[in-house]
Amino acid sequence: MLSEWIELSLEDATPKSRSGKLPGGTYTLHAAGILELSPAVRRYDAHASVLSVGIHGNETAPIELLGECLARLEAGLLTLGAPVLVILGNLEAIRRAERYVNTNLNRLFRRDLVETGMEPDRARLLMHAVDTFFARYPERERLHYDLHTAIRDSRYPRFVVEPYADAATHHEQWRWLAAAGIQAVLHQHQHSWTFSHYSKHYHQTQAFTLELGRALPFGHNDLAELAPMARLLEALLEGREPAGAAPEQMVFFRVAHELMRRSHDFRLCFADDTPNFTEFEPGARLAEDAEAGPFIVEGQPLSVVFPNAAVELGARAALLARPTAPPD
Ligand SMILES: O=C(O)CCC(=O)N[C@@H](CCC(=O)O)C(=O)O
Ligand SMILES: [Zn+2]
Repeated sequence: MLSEWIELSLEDATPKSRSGKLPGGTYTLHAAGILELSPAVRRYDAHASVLSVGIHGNETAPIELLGECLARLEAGLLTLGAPVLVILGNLEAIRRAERYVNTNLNRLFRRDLVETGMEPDRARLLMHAVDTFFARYPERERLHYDLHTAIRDSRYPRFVVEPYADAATHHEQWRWLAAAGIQAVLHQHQHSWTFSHYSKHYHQTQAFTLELGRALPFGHNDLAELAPMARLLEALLEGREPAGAAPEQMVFFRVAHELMRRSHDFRLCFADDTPNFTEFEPGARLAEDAEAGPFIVEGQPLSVVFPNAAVELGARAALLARPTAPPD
């Protein structure tokens, strides 16, 4: 069942059974695209992990990666040793191979959300699933990796965004991420209402958005490049201590400014295919907005991440970051 779960979810097909056995434990299908894995033996030091993919429908590599891990589990090559909630985010957007259908799901994870419609309703269901999952394991360390791929190339193809929240990130996270092939870290400077931010802000979870290369259609991803990341996910499923490496091998950045699209008449003043983390010198004009005016780099150089002039009005059109020291 596990190896077919992704296809069944996307076909909106009713599975033969909503629960069953797997090596080391059981699975329960709570709703379309929401699958809980429960270990038979509760290792006291294993994390309770949320692994989410497909929050954006065109970001397929994480879906394939997680699918391979679940297939290995079902085949008995792995043994479940920790509670894991597996989430396929925006099912309809995945079916359409689009980033979102009506609005960006990854801006809706807040408890005071009032909007209705497909993506807001899905956000509410996913928040509820995370709340009930973590409530079942109050004594455990919590973890949430929300796996994405980026629209454009990047000076660092694999990087994480650390959401802004009071909960401190444990040093071991940097070690695990470095060993999993992550090349750069971007610390957020303010609340962002993404899925990983939700878990960190409301549940004091170790949480990150992981960017694992470029967004490509199903079948076009090179999963060999993500083999170290697969090993990290497998360790979490088995409740084993993941491999570690020196955090200093990653490059650290902190967001200095969030560039917002304020008007219809908005444009970015650099090429569409500019890679993430491209640095612009003081004096460079980065954006023009009929309402907010031009944005010009001042002081120290700024590196641009996730530039996208086509975002919804009032949404983030780019993050602007500066290098920072690795955490102690
Ligand atoms: O490549 C892009 O422009 C977007 C890739 C993506 O979906 N990134 C996430 C980052 C979430 C975060 O800031 O933690 C997003 O924009 O939702
Ligand atoms: Zn994404």
